[in-house]
Amino acid sequence: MRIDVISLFPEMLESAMSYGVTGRAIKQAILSLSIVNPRDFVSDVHQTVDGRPYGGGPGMVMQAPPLMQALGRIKAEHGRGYRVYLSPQGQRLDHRLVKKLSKKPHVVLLCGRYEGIDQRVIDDEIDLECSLGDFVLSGGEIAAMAVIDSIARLIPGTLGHDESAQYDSFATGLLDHPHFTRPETVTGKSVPTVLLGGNHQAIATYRHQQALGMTWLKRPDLFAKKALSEADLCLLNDFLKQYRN
Ligand SMILES: CC(C)(C)c1cccc(C(=O)NCC2(NC(=O)c3cccc4nocc34)CCCCC2)c1
Repeated sequence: MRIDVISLFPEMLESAMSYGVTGRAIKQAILSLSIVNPRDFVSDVHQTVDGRPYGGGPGMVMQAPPLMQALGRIKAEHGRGYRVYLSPQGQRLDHRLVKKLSKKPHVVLLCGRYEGIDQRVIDDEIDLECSLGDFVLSGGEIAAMAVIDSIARLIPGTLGHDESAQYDSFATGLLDHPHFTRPETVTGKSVPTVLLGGNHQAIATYRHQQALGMTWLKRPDLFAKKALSEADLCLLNDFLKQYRN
């Protein structure tokens, strides 16, 4: 899979993407990543990539020509790609959308700065606007890093066997069960006894029940996308009884 990012701050992306899962995916050549800087496509002495907004108002807007040329360079070298503009106006990023993007052979991520980019680039060149959430960011780069990391994990071969098994839990749409590790006692509190024994079936049931309970208490909205079996409902009921006592 290939991802091209268009950003005025390439070093932000390069450093963040050279660690962990993404760094490994690139090293294993299952992910090709390149960062293109629109500033490389302007010839004026000040290397202007932004302009004052038509209609007045505060701040600056990223101009279309450098962005169009950056898109054109990527297209000439690697093909058009599926073009995503990271934007507060965008479709909310979730596991479903990440899965969809991870199946594309080539994705181009466009990061905004200043007050945003010229609307004509969005209207004519962008396939999808995508948002990380409802908060103010200074640029789309941090959102792009989140997209790249979540996609990289889904590319076959990126995660080792044990890791991918570990992360299937969220793929089931539930929150994670609580995690514990040594020391066994922390400020006088010990680990749930079922986890200290070797009964793998009991441990799996405990973890599933905790995931159901945590999701019910913290993110009931996730159940809207997930049907619960009779067994799940019993486990959840039992969890809530214990929780209330
Ligand atoms: C949502 C809210 C609070 C109502 C809002 C309303 C209006 C503007 C912003 C905002 O933050 N403008 C700045 C800007 N943000 C982003 O790029 C951005 C923000 C949040 C999630 C994102 N996911 O991808 C990209 C994202 C970076 C500079 C270029 C213009 C976009 C926010």
